[in-house]
Amino acid sequence: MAGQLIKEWSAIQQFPSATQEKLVDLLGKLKNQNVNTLTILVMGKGGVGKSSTVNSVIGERVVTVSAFQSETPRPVMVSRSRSGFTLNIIDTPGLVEGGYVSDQVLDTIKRFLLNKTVDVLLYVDRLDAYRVDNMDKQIVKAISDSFGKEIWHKAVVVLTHAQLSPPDALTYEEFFSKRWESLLKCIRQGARINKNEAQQFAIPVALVENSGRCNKNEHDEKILPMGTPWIPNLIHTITDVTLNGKRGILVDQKLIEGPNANDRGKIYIPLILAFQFLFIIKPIQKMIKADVERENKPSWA
Ligand SMILES: Nc1nc2c(ncn2[C@@H]2O[C@H](COP(=O)(O)OP(=O)(O)OP(=O)(O)O)[C@@H](O)[C@H]2O)c(=O)[nH]1
Repeated sequence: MAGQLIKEWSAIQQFPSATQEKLVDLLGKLKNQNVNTLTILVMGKGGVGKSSTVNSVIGERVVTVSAFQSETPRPVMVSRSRSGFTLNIIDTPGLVEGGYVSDQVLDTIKRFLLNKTVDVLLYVDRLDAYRVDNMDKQIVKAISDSFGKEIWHKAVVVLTHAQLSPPDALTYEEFFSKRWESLLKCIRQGARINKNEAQQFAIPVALVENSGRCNKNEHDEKILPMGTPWIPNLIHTITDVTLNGKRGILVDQKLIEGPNANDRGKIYIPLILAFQFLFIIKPIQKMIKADVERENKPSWA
């Protein structure tokens, strides 16, 4: 990011002092582990609250939010620095276009990320959805195919619209755990994480409420229905994933190009030719020769 002017993260002062203290603490924890830069990639379907979450974390309106498709060209990277620590957060367009996971959008995101290392992936969806479907699985699969399954080692699932009223007969906790269970199952299937690997890929979840009508505690912090201030909680989860000992995802040219379709299977060509020669051509030649020998010559020959 040489040559790029990185703005001071002054909007952190917009947060209530209780939140500021926790954030400064968490950034200190990262710096103590020699983490001076953090690059967070935000991905998910359209309209799930990606841009709103970016704005909430930075503490100012850095990307436009719209109930319809956003007009801000994305991917866009917002960088802020504070006391020698730099936070880069990359907002991306929704991954579904015309009912399909868009390869073009994924390709644009990958190219934007060239030579960057993704330290954390925020995979955003809404808490107030009642089912997961095949499209969700397709999105997870497309992310895994693009960046490698390992990206889920560095993922936090972010569920927005967390201040919901659950349907009758379910408590908030019951609704949340049902939603999370089905989403986690879908992620494991989409990313092909098998039962033995599930523990290795312990994907955490963080709840988010971007609405201006989010409830607050006595310290003026935005809180979840259970009373947890969600901004420090999200940053805490991001810190844990950053320090979980797994490597970030370096997006290099090789990863962008993916397995070369022209090279795929090339090594098998001589084997296939040898097989064809020994087991198809040779026996046919033998059969023809035998046939010719067996044939009675016609009287005129
Ligand atoms: N109540 C509530 N509304 C939210 C929340 N997050 C986002 N919204 C609203 O949902 C709509 C879409 O939010 P965005 O942040 O633009 O969503 P996005 O995922 O960036 O959408 P795309 O631009 O389509 O990719 C906006 O009207 C937001 O105000 C949330 O946590 N709670």
